Amino acid sequence: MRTSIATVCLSGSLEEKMYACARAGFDGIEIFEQDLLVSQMSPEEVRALAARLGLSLDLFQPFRDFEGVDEDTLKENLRRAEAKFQLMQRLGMDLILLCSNVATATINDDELFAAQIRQLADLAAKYEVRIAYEALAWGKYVNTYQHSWKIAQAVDRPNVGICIDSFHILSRGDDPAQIAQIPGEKIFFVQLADAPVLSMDVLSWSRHYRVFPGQGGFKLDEFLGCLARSGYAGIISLEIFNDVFRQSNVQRTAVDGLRSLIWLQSQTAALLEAEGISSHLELHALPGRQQAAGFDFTEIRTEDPEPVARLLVQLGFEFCGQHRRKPVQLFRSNDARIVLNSQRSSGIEAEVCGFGVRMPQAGEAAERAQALLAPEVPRLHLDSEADLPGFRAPDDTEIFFSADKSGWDLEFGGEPLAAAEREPGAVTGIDHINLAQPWQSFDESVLFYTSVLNLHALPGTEVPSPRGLVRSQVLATDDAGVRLALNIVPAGLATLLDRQHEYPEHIAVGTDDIIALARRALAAGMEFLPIPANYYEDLAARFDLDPALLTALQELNLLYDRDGRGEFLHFYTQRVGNMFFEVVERRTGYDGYGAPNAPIRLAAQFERSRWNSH
Ligand SMILES: O=C(O)c1ccc(O)c(O)c1
Ligand SMILES: [Mg+2]
Repeated sequence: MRTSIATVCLSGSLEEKMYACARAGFDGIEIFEQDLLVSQMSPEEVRALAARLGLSLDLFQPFRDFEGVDEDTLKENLRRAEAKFQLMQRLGMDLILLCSNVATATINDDELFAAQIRQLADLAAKYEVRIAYEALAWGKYVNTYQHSWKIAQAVDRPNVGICIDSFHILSRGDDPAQIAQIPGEKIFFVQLADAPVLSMDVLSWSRHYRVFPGQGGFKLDEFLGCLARSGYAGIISLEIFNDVFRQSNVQRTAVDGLRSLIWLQSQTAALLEAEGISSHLELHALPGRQQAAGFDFTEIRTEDPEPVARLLVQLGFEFCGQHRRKPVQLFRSNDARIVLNSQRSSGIEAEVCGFGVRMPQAGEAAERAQALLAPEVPRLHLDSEADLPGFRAPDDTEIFFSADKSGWDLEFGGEPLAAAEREPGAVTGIDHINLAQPWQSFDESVLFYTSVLNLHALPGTEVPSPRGLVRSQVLATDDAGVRLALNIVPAGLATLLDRQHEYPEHIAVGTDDIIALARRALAAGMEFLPIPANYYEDLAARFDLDPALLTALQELNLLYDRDGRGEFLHFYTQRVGNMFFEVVERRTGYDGYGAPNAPIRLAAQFERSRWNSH
């Protein structure tokens, strides 16, 4: 599939954008006229740089507010157009985007639209320019793809076709299925954008909130499937107007964008294959479309392992030993394995730095991550040691893939670790990992984790904290064996804490009997995060709880929630460095994360950090 990206998606000068697109691996770019206007490069220099970088200049855009006007305005518009055709000649470009008129159209008449665009087409033909007519969702008279196609047919010129932009179709709730009926060769260009599901006017939604495919709520694999059915064999481009992307690191955004197209191709290829449809788009499938079997381990970086080690022992973990060769310790309780790593840890009190995921085919999972442009984590290992392929996520978390019996834990003891007896109140495994996300890379992280680990995104939530809303997004495998909760740190909290990374992250471990576990931890001297009495009064009001249970909850600082399936009991440890632990018990299939309790936790931690800093 040929890939392209509109320069409007990126930050920086036109030159910087072109370098970033080429380096990321795009085949071409759309030149957004504004980027050329403000550039110090002449059109000839842009053309030469593109040639040197191996980028094709695919689309010049946008040409606006042309059709549906009176005779005088038409004359003026044709003059304006001719200047742009001449400019395109200097750039060596042959395709211009014509947006449906949003402002100056005064006459609502399809035949007039067609006749005026025909005049434009005949002028364009002199310059060997082709026109892609795009219906903007807020176009004054033309705002659906069906309508733009009807007009393009009426124009009846070989150099006029349409541009399909997923945003304008899906934002209105229009059905893309009829795209399949349009002859592919009359679709001159395709722009893809995803967007979070919001209810607001389409123009503001489009200009500020578009995101790359896989980062929003649109079903773009089905959308691309409709294009494949039309016989379209051209370029698939990204056109993302996004306030954050326009101020982020240009190279990172370009890679994020290309990753979205690599992922989308693969999703669409799988969909079409299931339906037995072949396509001219040459969609590349990714290797290793498999479900993660579960967390293998979680890794904590810490200069002094002792404070975390003490907490783990209080939670019932066993110390399994020190790595033969490295300052790394392993703790374990049943399937929960926690590695405390003191390499490269100077000055770090404690932070969640990575996790391992068990994959049926670990090698293929690593190939998939590479194909998705995930940066590798270089690691030194001896021949006799397990070599787990590792990749760095946008939030700097390191992810490792291991096969079921990779045996890395042998390097900590000697004997393989026998599966511990599952006594009541023991930690049974890792339930989920909660990772703090800098606001600039949140969307990038969502796509990275969903595509590299094959997770799906659950509906997002917002949790009030004393310093702003924390946006939270859960990603999970279909069987919930691997669950990640990504939290965006609100700007207020980030400023308060000085650095984004000081917003604490946490590891949630599961148990079958949290009350027994909490009692033992208490007896072992563990300090719990104190929960206010007001919370328990509210619990009693919301749920008709057994008074004995309510007393136990309050005594042990446990939190409680209930959904249609079951109950959820959980508690939090005190913070160590930039992290803490959560212990959870899911009763009879409760599937959430205690979201109603998250504000209680955030407020309690906030109180605590104020006390600590005084
Ligand atoms: O918001 C706009 O003006 C605009 C311009 C060009 C496009 O291709 C588009 O989808 C939107
Ligand atoms: Mg568009």
